[in-house]
Amino acid sequence: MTWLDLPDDHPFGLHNLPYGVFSTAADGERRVGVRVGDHVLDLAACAEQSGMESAAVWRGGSLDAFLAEGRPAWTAAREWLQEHLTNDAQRDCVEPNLVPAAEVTMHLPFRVADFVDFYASEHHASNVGRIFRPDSEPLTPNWKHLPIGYHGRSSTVVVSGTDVVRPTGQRKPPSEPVPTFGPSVRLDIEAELGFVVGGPRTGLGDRVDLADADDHLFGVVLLNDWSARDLQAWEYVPLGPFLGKSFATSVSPWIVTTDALRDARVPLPGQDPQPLPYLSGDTVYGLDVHVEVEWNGTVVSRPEYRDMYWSPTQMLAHLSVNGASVSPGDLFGSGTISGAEPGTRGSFLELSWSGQDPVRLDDGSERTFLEDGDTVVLRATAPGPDGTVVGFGECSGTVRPAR
Ligand SMILES: O=C(O)/C=C/C(=O)CC(=O)CC(=O)O
Ligand SMILES: [Ca+2]
Ligand SMILES: [Mg+2]
Repeated sequence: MTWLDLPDDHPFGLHNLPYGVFSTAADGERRVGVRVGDHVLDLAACAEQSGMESAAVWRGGSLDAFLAEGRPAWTAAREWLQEHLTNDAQRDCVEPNLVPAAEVTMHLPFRVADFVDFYASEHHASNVGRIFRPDSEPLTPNWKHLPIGYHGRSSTVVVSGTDVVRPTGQRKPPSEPVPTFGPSVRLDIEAELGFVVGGPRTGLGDRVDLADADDHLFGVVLLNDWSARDLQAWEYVPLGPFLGKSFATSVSPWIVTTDALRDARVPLPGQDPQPLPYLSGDTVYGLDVHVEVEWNGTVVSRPEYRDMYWSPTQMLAHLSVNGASVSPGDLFGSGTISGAEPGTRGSFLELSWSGQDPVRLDDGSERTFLEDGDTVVLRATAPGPDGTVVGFGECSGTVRPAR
């Protein structure tokens, strides 16, 4: 307990300290912040006031420069923060730079370089396989040999709270002879974790080895990969998702560092067959993150990230094994988080089983896919050290009518 008087069980306690970018109504300027309890610390201002040499890295209203610095700088900053937030002697440089969290506007905290989305849940992949490809095996033959992914659209990654305009496009239900054009009628969500990559850019032709992947994993956000299932089902063969997913991807504003998630590491559920050597080693792990999906105020699902088949380190090793460069600001999604139980499915496609089994909300209404005006909020927590809780905050979005 320090002068900050933060309860030990606060989801944004001293064991968490996630990074984000905020502004206040006073001047609208974007600033790098660290969430501390119910406040946001203006990091550059605090660091400058205390005479910290590397304070400039937090100037400029984005985390880009800090992401590029790499693991040693991230660890040093965390230690510096924990020291400054607990030491009475530093109170003078911390206290004046704390802003109530309720008074800030949050922004996308970094420039998203490349965006990749994986498919790492065996339950999700099997469910979607059954729904989209009922005449084939649920899992494709490659699924347990490599973490399947596709390249998404980095410029449409948006921060929580941004409205999502219903996408328009082509779809062709099997019953129709020709495609039609119009607003999606099967708009869906995908509850995922997003991994924020940092450290120096790797060279073309180089790869990130599995053993070094953790040095490039700065932190984790909640990610909603909005998906227009009717557009997707018609367009995706044979090159994969395209316009059905590229119109918007929402992320939570606070990046929970991988350092804060050390105590949330768990063994993977088990990989059989053993992956090839470049995907095998002792730096694979799952994360004990409990996710919650809320639809217009009703919690409709509670996915558990520990059910995921592939480790985030394997995903990063795989996405660079061909020599593709890895850059600070790259973001990769885990893929939809679904468990074996119906109440743990991370998409409405699965929850409503392709629209056959409507989801009942607390207001008595029923849903299969999203309607205009609907709001979806993702939340998550993970265990921290000594019985503490690491909060992720929220990733929300409201659907607006097609234009
Ligand atoms: O199986 C398919 O054809 C498509 C699956 C998806 O839509 C999933 C995707 O975006 C990856 C994921 O979130 O797991
Ligand atoms: Ca996805
Ligand atoms: Mg998307």
